[in-house]
Amino acid sequence: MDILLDGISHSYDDFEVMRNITLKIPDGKIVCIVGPSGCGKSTLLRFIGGLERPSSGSVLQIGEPPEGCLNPLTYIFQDFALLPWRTVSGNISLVLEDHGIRRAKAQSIIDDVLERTNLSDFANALPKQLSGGMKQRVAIARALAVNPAVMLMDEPLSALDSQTRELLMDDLVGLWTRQPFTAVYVTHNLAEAVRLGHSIVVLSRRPGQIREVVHINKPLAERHFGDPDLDKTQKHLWQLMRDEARAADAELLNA
Ligand SMILES: Nc1ncnc2c1ncn2[C@@H]1O[C@H](COP(=O)(O)OP(=O)(O)OP(=O)(O)O)[C@@H](O)[C@H]1O
Repeated sequence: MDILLDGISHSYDDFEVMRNITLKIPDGKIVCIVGPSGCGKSTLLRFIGGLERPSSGSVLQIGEPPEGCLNPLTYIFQDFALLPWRTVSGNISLVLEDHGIRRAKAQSIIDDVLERTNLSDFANALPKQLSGGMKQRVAIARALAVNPAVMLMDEPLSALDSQTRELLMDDLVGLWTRQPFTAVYVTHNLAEAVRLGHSIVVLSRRPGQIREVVHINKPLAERHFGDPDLDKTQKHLWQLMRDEARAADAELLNA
C-alpha cells in the first residue's frame, strides 16, 4: 500500500505549522523525514496515522494493506511504551488480543516476530530486566506482530546511546532486507537518515515545507558506518538544514 500526502497544510489557530506538503510514501520503502525542531515532523506523522486532520490537503491510502494486516498504520515511539507488568511475550500478545487473536495463532505470530528481532530467548523477561535497546526491539517486534502496511517511527532510536543506536540500525536493516516493510521514519539524526532511508525528505523550518527529497540508491545492506558516499550525502543534508536549524533555534529561544 502506498501513501500519498496531497497538498497538506496546517495551522493551529493562526500558528502556521506546515505548508503544502505533497509526498509519496512508496510500498516497501523507508522514507526518512528530517528538519529543524518545530518544523512539523511529528505533526505530519500524526496526520499519516489518522490521529489528527490537517487544515487542508489529504492523506490517501493507495492499494490494499498486506494480507493478515491487523493495523495498517502502526506507531513506534522513542519511549518504547511497554507495559511494565507484562513479559516480552505478553506485551506482544496484547496487540493480538485486541484483535481477538489468542492461543496457538497468537503464539505462532509471537514466535515469528521474536525470532525476527532476535528476542526468542527473552520471551519471558519483564521490561525492567531489559536494556533500552532490547526494549526498543520489543516495541519493533510488537509493531511487526500486526503486520502493518506502514510503520510510523517517531525518533525511535533517540533515547538510546550511540553504540546501541548502531546495533539497532543494523537490526532494522537486517529486518528490512529479509522482509521489506514500509516506514516513515522521523529523526533529527542525519547519520540514521542516510543509513536507513531510501529517500530523505528535508523540511524547512516552520511552516514546514519540502526543501528537497534526497534519494539514496545504495541497497540498505551495503550501507555501513563511515561509508564515504553516505558521508557525502549527510554533509549535503546538513548544508540544507544548517541555516534553517539555526533560525529555528533562535525562533524557539525568542518565543
Ligand atoms: N496540538 C498543538 N497545538 C498547538 N501547537 C502545536 C500542537 N502540536 C504541535 N504544535 C506546534 O506545532 C509545531 C510543530 O510541532 P511538531 O512537534 O510537529 O514539530 P517537530 O518537527 O516534530 O519538532 P521536534 O523536532 O522538536 O520534535 C511546534 O511549534 C509545536 O509547538
